[in-house]
Amino acid sequence: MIEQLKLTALQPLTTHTKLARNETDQRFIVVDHPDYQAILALYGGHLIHYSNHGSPLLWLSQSALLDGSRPIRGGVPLCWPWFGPSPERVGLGKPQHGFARTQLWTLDGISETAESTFVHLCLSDNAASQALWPHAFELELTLEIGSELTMLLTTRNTGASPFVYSGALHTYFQSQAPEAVQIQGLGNTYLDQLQQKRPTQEASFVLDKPVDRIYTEPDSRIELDTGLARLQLLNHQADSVVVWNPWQAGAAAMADFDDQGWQTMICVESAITAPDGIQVEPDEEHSLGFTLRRAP
Ligand SMILES: O=P(O)(O)OC[C@H]1O[C@@H](O)[C@H](O)[C@@H](O)[C@@H]1O
Repeated sequence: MIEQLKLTALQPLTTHTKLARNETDQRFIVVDHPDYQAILALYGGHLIHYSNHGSPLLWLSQSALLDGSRPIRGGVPLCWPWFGPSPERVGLGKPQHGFARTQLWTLDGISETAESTFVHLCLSDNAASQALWPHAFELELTLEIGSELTMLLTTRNTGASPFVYSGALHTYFQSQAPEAVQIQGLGNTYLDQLQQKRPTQEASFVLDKPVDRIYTEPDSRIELDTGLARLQLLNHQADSVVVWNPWQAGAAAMADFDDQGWQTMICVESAITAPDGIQVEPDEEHSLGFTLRRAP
């Protein structure tokens, strides 16, 4: 898939990073270090590729659209300032998962040390965001890319009154096969979004059917075995973890989800989903994020 992106370099940014464009003139930051690689789209502030020691950890749909016409299917979409369908507090019928994933972000800084590359992207309120969500904000995405990946999404209230947000770093992991996926640390309590029920998970997680669950009492460290890698996901200020796989029929219903792709992906999302969300006072900030690393 990465080869299919057909990126053309525009300018070097640091020793191991460059700015590139694709055939539809979308901009990407490409990190190409001997030990780790990443590709970050400015559209959506969307990380679409991350690998270390040669193995890609994120899944990207082979049918993903990368022309800025719709959210990119795969990688780490940023759901913000709400998760899922728009809640009543912002008005029903607005875009699913908010608008951060469909806005053009700005590169605010990039640097590297011997171990890692640091990238800062930012997004501020504008006419399009104000039309959907009438608040002044500054959103900052900080990435530390190395043998571990840390992503931190910081929400700053630059207006005069408090606002409430929810959201997710909606990570799509590359897996070997559904039966290979094992997840620990989810806790037993979840909301099954397919049945609108609150069952209790008594045994360990098994991926053998469509799954769309919000785990509301997860550990701060999730252990994920994708069959390709044993990973640890350390969540920062997430109140929940969302696990999603649309399965065969669900994937077939999505034009940008390649038909076989559901067999080699699992979303494990670091999320804020509580109905009350997080209230951010004027001049204050709140961060949501994760560190992803290989299990020792
Ligand atoms: O198709 P979208 O908007 O990217 O959403 C994908 C999925 O994202 C998950 O986070 C939700 O729990 C699912 O309900 C949803 O289907």
